[in-house]
Order: sequence, then structure tokens, then C-alpha cells
Amino acid sequence: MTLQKYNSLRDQLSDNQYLSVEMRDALPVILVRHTDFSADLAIQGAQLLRFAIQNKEWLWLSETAEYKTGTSLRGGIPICWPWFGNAAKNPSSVTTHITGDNAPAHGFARSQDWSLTSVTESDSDVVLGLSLENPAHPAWNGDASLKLEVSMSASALTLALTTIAGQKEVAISQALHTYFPTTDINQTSIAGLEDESYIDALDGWATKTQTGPVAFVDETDRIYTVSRDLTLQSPGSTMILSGNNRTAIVWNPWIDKGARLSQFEDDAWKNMFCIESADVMDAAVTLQPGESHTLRMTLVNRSI
Ligand SMILES: O=P(O)(O)OC[C@H]1O[C@@H](O)[C@H](O)[C@@H](O)[C@@H]1O
Repeated sequence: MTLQKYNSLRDQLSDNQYLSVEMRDALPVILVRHTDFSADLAIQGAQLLRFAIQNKEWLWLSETAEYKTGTSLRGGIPICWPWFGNAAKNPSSVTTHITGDNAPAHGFARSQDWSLTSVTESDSDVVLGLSLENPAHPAWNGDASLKLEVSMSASALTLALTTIAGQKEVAISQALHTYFPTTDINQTSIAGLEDESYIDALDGWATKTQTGPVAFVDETDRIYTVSRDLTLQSPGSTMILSGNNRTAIVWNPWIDKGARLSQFEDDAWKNMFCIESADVMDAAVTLQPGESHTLRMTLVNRSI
């Protein structure tokens, strides 16, 4: 099956100037090698693994990432859908579609095979269209399909994740679970969340208010409301993250949880953090039959 997928992707991309496909262990990975930027995208999960401009890597990917069938890779931008995190923590509109006790964390879109549906390439950009038609899982009885558009250029990276409801009403929570690199987590901060309320998943899910920029001093796992662009500051790097998401998860596992995580070196917590452009909790999305919703995020580099 995997080899079939690889062969059909190779045929599909044979006329493209900047695109090719390679196998990494069990997974086909699309390679974008444009003159101005480069990227790697696993067709499983439609997971962007890398994006770089002039040797600056915009995403963090674990050195011990595993290219296995049915397992999300640690790093890049996994897609959490049709529920975020622990299924039971979702609002009832979302859990009504979840059956049984074996609902995987972060849904199932990140571990299923997607299709590459369109490719546009030019001197200035590359746009990949992917889809997960008729998404199905034993733990979900919802009816919707899912598309992802990944737009890459020498100035920006944009992801647009579109949910299209099927024959009945459906509610989903979702996140573009972006892993960012940093050379020093102790000198990393996020501006733009000042005065926003957040749920602290590490303090009994208490609701709190953010004072000043977010800094990382311990394990962090919070769901913020979002109303502005975010500025991600780390040594030598300033990135601006914008989008139409109403919530964002800020996460760093720190030392103890880092030691328990799969595909994660013991000291990797020092060099990564996640900001997940999300629609979760009260911001979960309900769609009537045939309606659609697009979650968008754009990343630009403002480093000097
Ligand atoms: O290991 P996973 O399933 O990819 O999840 C990673 C993290 O994802 C974050 O979104 C959650 O808030 C964390 O609690 C979780 O640990």
C-alpha cells in the first residue's frame, strides 16, 4: 500500500520543477526544493515536517522522529482533528460524535493517509492541496471531510484547514499543532497574549489571566483565548504568527514530561515550544449539513 502511494505520488509529481517524493522508513515524504525555500511534508497526516528559508528552519522536528505507519511524528505541524487533546475534555457538541473509550488523543487526522489533490508552483511560491475524504475512525460517528492548503513562499508560510460538513450537523475541535525551534527556551517569549484569559491544564483546568508576555519557566500547558497576532521571540529570531483561530495552546513538556514523551530526546524541551492555532473548548466549530469552515494560520519571519 505504502509503495503504491509512493509510486503514484512519484508519477503525480514527475512534471513538477520543485517537487519530488522519497520514502523515509515506512512513510512517503514530499520534498519541496524551491530556489528560495525548502520544505518536507509527510503524506500521512498531511504533516508539514520542515520549512526553511535561507537555511533558517522555521519548525522544530525531533531528532528521534519515527516514520511509522499510523503514528504521528513528533514535530512540524501535526493536525489535531476532529477533536483536540483528551476527547473527554471536549465540549458536549464534540463528544456527542465520539463513541467508546479508545478515542486517540488529538483525533485521528494526524495518523491517516491523505491524498495530494493539487500542486501549483511558480518562481515565487508553491501551493500544495491535500484532502482526507470520508474520514473514518471506530471512535467517531461524525460526517465531514477535510482539506488542507499549504502555501509556501520566500516571505510566508500559510496553512488553511477546511472542514466540510456532510449530510448532518457536525461539531469539531481542531489545532494546527506547530512545533517551533529555539536555541534557548529560557530566553523565549510570546507577546500578544497579555491580558487574555487562559485555562491552565496543569492547575486543575483553572481559568487565569495572562500578565505580560508568556515566558517558559516550567512545564506549560495552557489554552489561551486569542485576539491578536503573536510575536515569538527567541535568541536571533522574531516570528509573527497570525490567523483566524480563537484559541491557542501554548505547550512545553519541560524535564519530567519530556522524559516520558515518545520520539523526544531527554533535553529536547530546551530547544522547542508549541503554539497551536486552534478552535477548542468554547471555540469548537459547529457546522450545518454542507457548511464549511477554514482555520488559517500564517507565519512570517521578522528576524533582523
Ligand atoms: O504527545 P501528543 O499526543 O502529540 O501530545 C502532545 C501535547 O499536545 C498538547 O497540545 C497538549 O496540550 C499536551 O497536553 C500534550 O502533551
